[in-house]
Amino acid sequence: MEKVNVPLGNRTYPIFFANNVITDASRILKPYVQGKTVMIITDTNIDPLYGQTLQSTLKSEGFNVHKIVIPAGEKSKTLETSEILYNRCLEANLDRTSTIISLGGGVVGDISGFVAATYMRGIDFIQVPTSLLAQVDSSVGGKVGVNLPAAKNAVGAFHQPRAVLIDVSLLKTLPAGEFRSGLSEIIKYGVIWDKAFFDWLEENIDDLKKDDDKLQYAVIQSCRIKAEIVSQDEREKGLRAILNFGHTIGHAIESAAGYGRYTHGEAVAIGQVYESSLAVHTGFLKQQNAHKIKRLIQNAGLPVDYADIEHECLIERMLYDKKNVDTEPVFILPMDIGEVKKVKISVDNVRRFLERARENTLNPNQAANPVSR
Ligand SMILES: NC(=O)c1ccc[n+]([C@@H]2O[C@H](COP(=O)([O-])OP(=O)(O)OC[C@H]3O[C@@H](n4cnc5c(N)ncnc54)[C@H](O)[C@@H]3O)[C@@H](O)[C@H]2O)c1
Ligand SMILES: O=C(O)C(=O)C[C@@H](O)[C@H](O)[C@H](O)COP(=O)(O)O
Ligand SMILES: [Zn+2]
Repeated sequence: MEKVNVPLGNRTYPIFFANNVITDASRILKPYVQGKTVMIITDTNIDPLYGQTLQSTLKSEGFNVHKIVIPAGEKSKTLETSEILYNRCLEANLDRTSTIISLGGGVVGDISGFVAATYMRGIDFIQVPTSLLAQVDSSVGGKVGVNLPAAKNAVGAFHQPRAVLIDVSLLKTLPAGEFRSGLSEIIKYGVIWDKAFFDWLEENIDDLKKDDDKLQYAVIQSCRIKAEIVSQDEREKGLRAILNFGHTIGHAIESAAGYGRYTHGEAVAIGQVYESSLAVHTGFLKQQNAHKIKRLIQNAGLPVDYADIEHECLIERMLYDKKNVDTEPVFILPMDIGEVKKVKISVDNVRRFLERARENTLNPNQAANPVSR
C-alpha cells in the first residue's frame, strides 16, 4: 500500500492509496480512531454503492457505527445542512472521542469536516474520498466549510483529517462529467507547480479514464504536490494561495450561476482559462502558454467559457473572495507553465479585461453550458 504523508507536526497524517478500501477500512483506520463511536457521513448517490458496506465492515470490527445520508450535490453544502448534522451527532451521543468518517466527494468532505471542526469545538475526522476531485484535492489539506448563497466556502475552518484513504477503483462508478471535473484540479497542479507533470498530462490526458496505472500516478502526484504546499503553509498565509489558481473567477461563476449549474471542476476550468488570459492581458504570460493551458483543458473535455452571467454579477461575486485585500480582487496568475504569482488587480482593470475577453473570444461554440453529466 502506497502512502504519502502530510507533515504538519503533531497534526501529521497519512494519505493511503489502497485497494478494496471499503472492506479493509476498519483494519487500516483502526489506529486513527480513538473512541468506539464513528459517524459515517455520505450522500444519496454514494450510500447505496459503498455506504452500507462500509457501515457493516466497521460494525463487524466492534465499532459503534452511525450513518447520515445527505442529498447529493453542491446545494447541500450549507449551514442549514450542518445544523441537521449537528443534531444527528447529538442524538447519536457522539462525544469528543468520536470520529466522523466522510465517505463521498468534495461536498460531503467539506461539510463533514466542517461539522467535525465545530461539533463540541472539534472532533476527529477521516476522509474516504470517492470522486476524482476529492481524491486529488479536497480530501487533503484540511480546508473545510460551507457556502453562503453569494460566496463559496465563506464559512469554514482549517481542520486536518486524521487520515485519508484513497482507492481509485471507487471511481469506476463516477459519472463521466464528474470524472472530467476532477481533471480540472489535476491540470491546475501542472500549471502552478510542476511543468513536467503538465507535459505528461498533455500526452496522457485521454488515457486517464481507461488506464488505471496512469490514473493512479496522476492521483498520487496530485496528492504529493498538495501535501508539499500545505505542509509549507497550512493556513494560507502565503504559498498555499497558489492552489487557488482559477478559483477567483471559478468561485464567482459557481455562485453567480447558482450552485450546481457548473460543477466546481468545470467552473475552475473556465477560471483557469480566463485567469491565464488575464495574465497575458497584464503582460505576465506569453500568449502561447495561455493557449497550451486552454488546449489541455479542452482536451480534457472541460468547458472554457461560461454563458448567461453578466460581468457585473461576476465582479460582485469576486469581491467576496477570501484572498482579497482592500476590496480589490486578487488572482493567482501564471507567469509560465509551472510558475504562478499572487496579483492584485483593480476592479476597473478586471472589468476592461472581461469586456475585451467577451469581444475577442466569444463565439457561439465556445460559450458552453455546463458539460452534461
Ligand atoms: N476543501 C478543499 O480543499 C476543496 C478542494 C477542491 C474542491 N472542494 C469542494 O469540493 C466540492 C466539489 O467536490 P466534487 O466534485 O467531488 O463534488 P460532489 O461531492 O458533489 O460529487 C460529485 C457527484 O458525484 C457523485 N459521486 C461521488 N463519488 C462517486 C462515486 N464513486 N460513484 C458515483 N457517484 C459518485 C456525488 O454523489 C455527486 O453527485 C465543491 O464544494 C468544492 O468547493 C474543496
Ligand atoms: O486547498 C486549498 O488551499 C485550495 O485552494 C484548493 C481549492 O481547489 C479548493 O477549491 C478550496 O476549497 C478553495 O478554497 P477557498 O479558500 O478559496 O475557499
Ligand atoms: Zn478547487
